[in-house]
Amino acid sequence: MSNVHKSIQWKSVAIESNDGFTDKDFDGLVAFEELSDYCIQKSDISVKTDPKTKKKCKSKKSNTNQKSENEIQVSEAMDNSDCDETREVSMHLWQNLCIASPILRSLSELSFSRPTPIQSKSIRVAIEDKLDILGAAQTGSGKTLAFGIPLVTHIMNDKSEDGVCKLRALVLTPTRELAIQVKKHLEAITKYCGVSVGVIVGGMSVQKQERILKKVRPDIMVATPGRLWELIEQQSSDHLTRESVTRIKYLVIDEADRMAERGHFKDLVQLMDLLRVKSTGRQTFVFSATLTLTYSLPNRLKMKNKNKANKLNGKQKLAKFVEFFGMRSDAMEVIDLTEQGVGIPESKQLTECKINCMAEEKDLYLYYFLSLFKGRTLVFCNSKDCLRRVVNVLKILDLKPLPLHSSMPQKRRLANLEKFEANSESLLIASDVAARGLDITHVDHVVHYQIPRTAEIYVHRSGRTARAFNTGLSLMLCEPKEEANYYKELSKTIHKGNRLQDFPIDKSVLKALKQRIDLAQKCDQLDHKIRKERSREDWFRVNAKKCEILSDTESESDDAEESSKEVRRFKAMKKQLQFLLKQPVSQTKSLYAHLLKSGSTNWMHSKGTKRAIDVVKDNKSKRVKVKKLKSQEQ
Ligand SMILES: Nc1ncnc2c1ncn2[C@@H]1O[C@H](COP(=O)(O)OP(=O)(O)OP(=O)(O)O)[C@@H](O)[C@H]1O
Repeated sequence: MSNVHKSIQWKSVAIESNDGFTDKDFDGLVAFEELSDYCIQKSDISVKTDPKTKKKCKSKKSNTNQKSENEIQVSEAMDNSDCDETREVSMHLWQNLCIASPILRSLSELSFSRPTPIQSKSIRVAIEDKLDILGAAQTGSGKTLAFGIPLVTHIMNDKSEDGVCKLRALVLTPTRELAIQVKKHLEAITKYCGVSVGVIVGGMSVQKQERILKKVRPDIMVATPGRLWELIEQQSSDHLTRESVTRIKYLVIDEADRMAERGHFKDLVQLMDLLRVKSTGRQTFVFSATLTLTYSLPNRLKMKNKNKANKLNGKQKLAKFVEFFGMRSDAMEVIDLTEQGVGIPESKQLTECKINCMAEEKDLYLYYFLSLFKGRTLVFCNSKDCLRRVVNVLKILDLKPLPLHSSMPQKRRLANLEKFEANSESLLIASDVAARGLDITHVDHVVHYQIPRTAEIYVHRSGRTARAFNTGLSLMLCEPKEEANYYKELSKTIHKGNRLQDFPIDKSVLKALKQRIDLAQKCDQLDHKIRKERSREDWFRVNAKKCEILSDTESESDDAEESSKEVRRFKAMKKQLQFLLKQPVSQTKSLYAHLLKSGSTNWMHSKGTKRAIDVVKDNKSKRVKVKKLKSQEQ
C-alpha cells in the first residue's frame, strides 16, 4: 500500500519519564525515532471513500495548507483512515477491463464500485482490441464513461509515448448543456491522469473560448458542431485547425442518431467531410439510447416530412452511421443492450403512466400533480409558446417554475439548470432541448405536458428520471387529439400496444383546485393582453416619433384608460388568488385529507407525503387484487 521515500530522514523523539516507558515491558528500548516527511502513493485499487467523511477530512486538510506537498498527501491518507464512517469501495469488478489505475482511483472516489452493463461490454474491447464501437443502451446507463474511460486510457498511453501537447480527441454532442456535462464527467475521471479536457459551445463568448484554447490546449475537446466549425474556420489557435482536426486519433459522437438527422447539423456534415480526408487508424465511438430504434412517424408528420418517411430498419440505421461517421467496418463492434432499440430503463426502475384529459384541463391536472407530490419535477412541452404559457400560469400559482428553451440566453439556461439541480423540490419547464443526455441528479418525475411527437423523443425525455440504478416516474397528459394522432403510434413502438396504466386521481381534490386554476388562467390571459397592448403602444410611439407623425391624443387617452382598467382587473384577480392560495383546499375525506387540513403552504410541502410512484404502484396492486377476486367469484 505504501511507498516510503528513501531520501527522507528519521528524527529522534525525546522520551519523558512520565510517558510510561519506564515499564519493564520496554526493557532494551534504545530510542524512538519519527518519520514525518514522507509520501504515500496509493497503488492498490481498493480505497476507502465516503462523500460525507471526505468532506470532513477536507476541512481538516484546509488547516494544513502550510505543509509540504508530501505531508498533505500523508495527512489525506491518514485522515481517511481516521474517519469512523469510511466505507470500503471494492474495485475488483472493474479489474478485468484493462483500466489504468489513475482512472480506477477516480472511479473509487466517485464510489462507482461496479461497471454498468454497457461499460462492462465496451471498455475492454475499446481498450484492448482498439475497436470502433456502435453502442446502444438505456438512458442513464453510463454511456459517457463507456466511451470516456477507453478514451482517457488511450490518451494517457499516447501521451506517455510521444509527450507532445496536441489535440487528440473530439467529442461531439447535439446540445450545449450536454457538451458541458460530458466535459464534467470526463474531468471526474481525468483527475489523476494528466489529460486535459476543454469545451466549445455556442452562446458563449468566442474570444473567451479562443483564450482557453490557447492557454489550456486540451487533449480532448468536447463541442457542439456549430461553434467548433466556426473556430476551425477562423484558425485563431494553432491547436484547433483543419490540420490538427484531421489528425485526431479518437472521435466520439454522443446522441448519434440526433446528430446524424438530416438537415439538423450542417456544420457536422462539413466536419465529417474534413475528418474523412485522413481517417486511417482513427478510433470512433458512436453512442445513443435510441441508436437502433426504428419507428414510423405519425401520419401527420409523414406528410410534412417526406425525407424521414422512409423507415430504416435497425441494420440500415447502423450502416448509415458507419458510413456517415467514417467508421472502420473491419474493426468495429456493435453493442446493443436495448430491447429492440427501445432504450428505456426497466419497469422496476421507471414507472410509466398517463392521465387522459381534455386539452383545457391539462393545467389543472399538472397543478394537481405538482401540488400533491414532492420531488424534483421536469415538465416537457413541445412548443415554446406552450412552455411560456405554462410557466406563467404556474408562476401566478406561486410554484416557482424555471424555464429552459433554446431561445433563452445561454447563461440563463445554465443558471436555471443549476437552480434545478440545487433544490430537491424544484420544477423545470423545458422544451426538448433538455430531452437528451442531461444527467440531473435525482429527477423524481418527468411530466409530458404534451405528448412527444416520436417514440425516440419519449425515450429520451423519460430517461431524465430513473438514472443510474435510481427509480423515477414518467407521466403523460394526453388529450383526445394527441391520443389519436401520436399516442397510438408511440405506444405501438414503445409498449407493444399495451396501454399505460392510468395515474390515480382523487376527484375531490381536483375539484378543490379547479377554482385556483381558473383564476390563474384568467390572470395569465389578462397579463398577456396587457403586455401585448403595451408593446403595441411602445412600437407605435417609437415609430410615430421616427416619422414625425403627431399622435391622436384623444384615442391615446381612451387606450390608456382601457389598459389601466385591465391592470386594475388583473390586480384584483391576483389578490383574490393570493387569498385562495392561503386557504385550506377543502375538508374533504379524501385519500389526501390529512394533507389538506392545514392550508395550502403546509399541505403542499408537508412531510410524509406519499410518493407519486407509490401511488401508482399501490393502485396497480389494488387493481390486480380486485381482478383476482372477480375471477375467483366467477
Ligand atoms: N459504474 C457506475 N456506477 C454508478 N454510477 C455511474 C456509473 N457510471 C456512470 N454512472 C453515473 O450514471 C449517471 C448516468 O450516466 P450517463 O449520463 O453517462 O448516462 P447515459 O447512458 O449517457 O444516459 P443518456 O442516454 O440519457 O445520455 C451519471 O450520473 C454517471 O455519473
